[in-house]
Amino acid sequence: MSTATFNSICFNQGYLRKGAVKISKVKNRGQRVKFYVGEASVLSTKCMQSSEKNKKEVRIGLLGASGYTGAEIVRLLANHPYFGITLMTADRKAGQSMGSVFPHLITQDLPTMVSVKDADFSSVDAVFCCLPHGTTQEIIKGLPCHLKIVDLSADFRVRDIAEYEEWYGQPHSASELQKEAVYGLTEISREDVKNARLVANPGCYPTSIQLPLVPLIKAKLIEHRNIIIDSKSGVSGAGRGAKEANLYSEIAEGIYSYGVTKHRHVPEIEQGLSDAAQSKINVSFTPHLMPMIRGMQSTIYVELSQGVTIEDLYQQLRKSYEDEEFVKLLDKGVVPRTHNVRGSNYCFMNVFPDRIPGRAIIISVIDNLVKGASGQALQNLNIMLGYPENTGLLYQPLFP
Ligand SMILES: NC(=O)C1=CN([C@@H]2O[C@H](COP(=O)(O)OP(=O)(O)OC[C@H]3O[C@@H](n4cnc5c(N)ncnc54)[C@H](OP(=O)(O)O)[C@@H]3O)[C@@H](O)[C@H]2O)C=CC1
Ligand SMILES: CC(=O)N[C@@H](CCC(=O)OP(=O)(O)O)C(=O)O
Repeated sequence: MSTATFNSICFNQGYLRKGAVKISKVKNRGQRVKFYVGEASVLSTKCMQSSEKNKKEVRIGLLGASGYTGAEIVRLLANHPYFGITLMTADRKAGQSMGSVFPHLITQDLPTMVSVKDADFSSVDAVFCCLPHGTTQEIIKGLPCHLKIVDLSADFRVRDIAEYEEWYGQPHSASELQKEAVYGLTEISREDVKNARLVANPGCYPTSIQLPLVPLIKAKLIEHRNIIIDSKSGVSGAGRGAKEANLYSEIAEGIYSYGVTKHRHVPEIEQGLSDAAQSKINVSFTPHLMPMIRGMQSTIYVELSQGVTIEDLYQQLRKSYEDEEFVKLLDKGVVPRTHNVRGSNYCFMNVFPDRIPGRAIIISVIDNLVKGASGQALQNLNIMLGYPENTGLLYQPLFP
């Protein structure tokens, strides 16, 4: 294989930037090209591990590294050629190494986790904030202004502060920052994300729901009334903190609905849909906890606008997402499954005719920890810093 081909494979796999690294000679061991893709990955990983992490172009601070979304950021950044983690924080686990908290990450060369109050942000360019809502606003308002921030919590998603306070049952203490925040549903608000300093990364349920509905509402293909959303999440959506309700014996062999009529994602979902409609939309939304670790499905029941067909809905979604790397409309009749997006940044969706005329059923699936959290967060930071949007996100779904 020629050096050019090898470099091109590395580049296409997201391991190298064109022209950034020169590999002068690659031995041809008589194997197939597939072998060299693996070889490229090994070589580049070695390259990354041996180079000092703070020599990467962008120095990342990871707040809440000891939680599930923090660990997922570490997993994704392991293959990111430009972002290196130079600061990690934790609360109860401050003082510990990432490998001791998450043994699956033991091979990563990472700083010891410190408490936020001991964190030094002078050697950090950008931050992923993976903290609980409420705590987040207090911490973000104290961060230096030079930092680009992607916040995975709910604190800056809802524009109306009174609405936030009502649904989250607590005062908002950073309303000025809220005004600056850009809601980062990437495929819908990419242009705004480009210039943002603070991005509010969407919730997992709102991501799976808005991706199919926003284009259909914008194109006036569905009625604003009677939108019914039934969503299901894996248990990792609740975070790593120990809770009685999330014990194996409480979750296994059953499902349960929670937050019925009052789940805190309702204002976020209605805000996004109402923006698309340019008028107020209310939805019926019920989330369910499923006996699985990762994954999320939203099944959405809608009424078609007068004279609109299922084919119109299908073609609109096709047109909206045909150039998107991470949002895929499946072939007609194919049912999206959480299994098929597990571990990846994809959202798979499809639309089906209901047996009741004039109604449609939409199904969308994501991995709650990737497109529903850390993957979309990385997609956003790539855009904010001018890197290819898919950098570090080329993981294929893990199946079975
Ligand atoms: N899990 C998911 O699928 C999704 C989660 N989100 C949101 O992302 C955020 C992180 O979620 P997730 O990773 O699941 O949560 P976890 O509960 O797994 O992790 C929370 C992290 O925050 C730290 N932390 C907790 N309290 C404090 C505090 N008072 N001061 C400083 N640090 C603190 C914890 O440290 P320690 O462990 O050391 O105590 C831990 O590192 C949340 O806002 C969540 O709602 C968004 C989309 C999806
Ligand atoms: C299964 C489960 O408990 N899921 C979480 C949603 C996870 C999420 O998206 O939380 P944020 O809005 O904080 O980002 C919940 O229902 O609260």
